[in-house]
Amino acid sequence: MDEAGAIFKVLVLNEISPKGLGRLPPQRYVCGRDIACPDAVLVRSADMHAMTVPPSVRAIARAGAGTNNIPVAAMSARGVPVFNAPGANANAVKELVLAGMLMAARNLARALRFVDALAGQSDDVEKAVEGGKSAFAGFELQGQSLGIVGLGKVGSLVADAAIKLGMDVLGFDPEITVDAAWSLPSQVRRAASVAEVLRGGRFVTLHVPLLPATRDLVNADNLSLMPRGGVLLNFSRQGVVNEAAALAALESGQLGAYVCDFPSPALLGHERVICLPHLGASTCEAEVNCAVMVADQLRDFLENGHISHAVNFPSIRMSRESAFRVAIANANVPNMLGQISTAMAKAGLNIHNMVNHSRGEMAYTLVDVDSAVRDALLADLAAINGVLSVRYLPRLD
Ligand SMILES: NC(=O)C1=CN([C@@H]2O[C@H](COP(=O)(O)OP(=O)(O)OC[C@H]3O[C@@H](n4cnc5c(N)ncnc54)[C@H](O)[C@@H]3O)[C@@H](O)[C@H]2O)C=CC1
Ligand SMILES: O=C(O)C(=O)COP(=O)(O)O
Repeated sequence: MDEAGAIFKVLVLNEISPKGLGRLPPQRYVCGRDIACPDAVLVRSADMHAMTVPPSVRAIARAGAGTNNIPVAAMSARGVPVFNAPGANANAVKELVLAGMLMAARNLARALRFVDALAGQSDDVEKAVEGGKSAFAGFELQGQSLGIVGLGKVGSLVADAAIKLGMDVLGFDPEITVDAAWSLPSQVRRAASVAEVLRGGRFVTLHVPLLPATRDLVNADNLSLMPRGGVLLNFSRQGVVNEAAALAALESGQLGAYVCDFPSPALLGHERVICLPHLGASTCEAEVNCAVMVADQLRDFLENGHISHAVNFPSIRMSRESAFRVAIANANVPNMLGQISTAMAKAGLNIHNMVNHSRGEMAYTLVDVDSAVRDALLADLAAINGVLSVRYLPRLD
């Protein structure tokens, strides 16, 4: 379908798995990189802080976990939900963390560089290998201690895998969810602070979002708490570790290795830094899982006004018993429902069903009415102080 004929237009800012895009039927959706007046944005890691989000945008869907590349607060103020895909790429990250621990413990990056440098010396390769390998002797993961900061979708999978490898696991998460707590093996010991995790782990791995509170979470003050020669793994975000402090700790021998998924000019070329090119979620499985999950959430929002897994809105759904629905994002303040229902009554509409959920400062209301809604009512609703966005969603099928 061409852009003009589509009911919904989705601006796609990164490569999104075609299996996910396939969930948005072409009879209703047009998706692309060059879309004017999009209804929604589909994104992975593209930096949306640097762009002007068109006023037509009603939702942003992040095919992944972290939303620090999206201006979430500004979107909340516009009544625009930001969806993500909790857990959809967690196994991929877990497996890369295991790879990172093995790479550090067995000196694999340096060993590979050594072998690469033998290219062209065909006569002497075996001799060079046997003569050089002792420089790369490492240690085993079994029996080692692992500290985990952040026991959400990724952290709890890492904890489980590490226990299965025979590691001694210590974890910290001040806001652990009940689900995550249930999914943790009983052997995981509970720490009361980041400092306690750093003190207790020969390996320490970070699985927190980048927030003002987690910026420089690991820094010059607390890196010194780690056992000398420890290994720090950062598959969270670059800003969670103070890079200058990590480099200084590598220089002093306090850190044995820094493994991270976020290369930067300062880190490149360092002997004991293992940098991967932000590969945590780059498996076919994770890419499909994330794209399918957010495309389904986005479609349900655009067509029915339902919300699941938005980082800035409450979850909400209401079965469709009438063909005429209005979805309203509003500030979570007194008398919003009163004003909304008064405006509807004035317009002569009978409310068939209504649901309102709130989360922090945001609230969201779905109202099904018995007859069609005119533009004048939508304008009246939008003019109510505290209403952030209004959408009319007549049933499509
Ligand atoms: N390298 C990559 O490709 C990927 C990186 N990520 C990063 O990993 C982060 C975590 O991902 P998930 O586990 O899926 O998210 P999640 O939301 O399931 O878990 C994050 C956990 O961190 C905890 N937390 C927040 N602040 C904390 C603090 N100060 N100390 C300790 N715990 C704290 C939360 O309570 C939550 O349980 C993402 O936000 C993203 O930045 C996620 C997926 C792929
Ligand atoms: O899901 C996340 O938070 C990630 O960091 C993955 O990023 P990506 O989708 O691979 O650009």
